[in-house]
Amino acid sequence: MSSKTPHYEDQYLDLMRRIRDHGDERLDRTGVGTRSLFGEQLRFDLRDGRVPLLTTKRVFWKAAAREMLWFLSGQSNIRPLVEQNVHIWTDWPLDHYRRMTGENIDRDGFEARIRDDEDFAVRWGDLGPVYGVQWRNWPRYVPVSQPDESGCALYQRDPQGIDQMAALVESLRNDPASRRHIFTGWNVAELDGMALPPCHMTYQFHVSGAGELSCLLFQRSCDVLLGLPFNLFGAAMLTAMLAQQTGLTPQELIWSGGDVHLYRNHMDAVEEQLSRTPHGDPRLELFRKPDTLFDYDIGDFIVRDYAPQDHIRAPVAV
Ligand SMILES: Nc1nc(=O)c2c([nH]1)NC[C@@H]1CN(c3ccc(C(=O)N[C@@H](CCC(=O)O)C(=O)O)cc3)CN21
Ligand SMILES: O=c1ccn([C@H]2C[C@H](O)[C@@H](COP(=O)(O)O)O2)c(=O)[nH]1
Repeated sequence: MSSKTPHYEDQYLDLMRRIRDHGDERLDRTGVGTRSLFGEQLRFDLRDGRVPLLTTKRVFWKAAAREMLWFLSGQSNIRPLVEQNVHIWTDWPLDHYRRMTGENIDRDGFEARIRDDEDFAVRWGDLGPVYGVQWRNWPRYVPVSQPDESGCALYQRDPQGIDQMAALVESLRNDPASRRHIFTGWNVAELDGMALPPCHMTYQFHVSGAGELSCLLFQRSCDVLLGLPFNLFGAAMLTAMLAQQTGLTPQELIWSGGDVHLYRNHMDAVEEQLSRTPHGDPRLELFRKPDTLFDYDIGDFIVRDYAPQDHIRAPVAV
């Protein structure tokens, strides 16, 4: 045993190592196969701008930040991501397009069409009612007729759904002691229409007596090598934005995972990452306080003192 002070990233590396050594081997939906543990928790200090950004490989935190801003915008089409050179969601619409048309287009070609042809993007670039749609516009139905003698009335979908994020900001401001600071993307009635059901699915927040804001994220399914680094950064960034908007200070991120796995074709990357030692103490800073949670821009964020080791490339299981 070494006696060095633990680094926040050790939790992540320990989780990786435990899955490698003790994970249940299983055939998953993608056909790639995983090793997996069920029910895991990681805790990260968020005070003074601390952020759980991995240092044993370069994490493209701006891509994760752009993804989070895209969720907050309520959109579900990959076009704005592609326009910002964020490729992480392209494989799912691409796979769908190839299966429907039989056309053997490559990723660059598909992204070029999404970028250059709005009609094509509308037809082929939408992921269905995923994260942002549920966060900002959860379907609501309103009566359009009086109840008849048996009590039946006609209901119609209100174009203005429920904005869970706006409601969250209000509840944090007006009722900080509440135990109901929650939003979720897991809309059971709409899962069928989603390209993928939400993985980081439920977020709960807690305000301490001292005005500190903590986030508890429940993630039902977690790709530890590729997904988790983005998910941790995203949750920390969201907590920082919410704290700024509500006059609180970030305190802690508690991440909990359901099926927490390593894909079989990630094992070399995992060995490489486990051979490295984390170092450094990056900090997330927000340059400006926009009027609302929905007015942030990528230029409002900077991570200071981030000097990661080299990027580790790995394929994503679609
Ligand atoms: N199997 C799987 N893993 C995931 O992490 C994942 C999905 N599917 N499906 C939906 C989203 C998309 N997400 C992704 C997809 C790809 C990368 C990825 O390839 N990351 C690389 C390169 C990033 C880049 O080029 O910007 C990385 O090294 O982080 C990360 C997150 C997270 N989610
Ligand atoms: O933000 C995300 C989104 C997705 N993932 C991973 C977790 C799984 O490996 C796949 C989803 O497959 P399911 O069969 O729907 O569980 O994507 C992630 O880690 N983070």
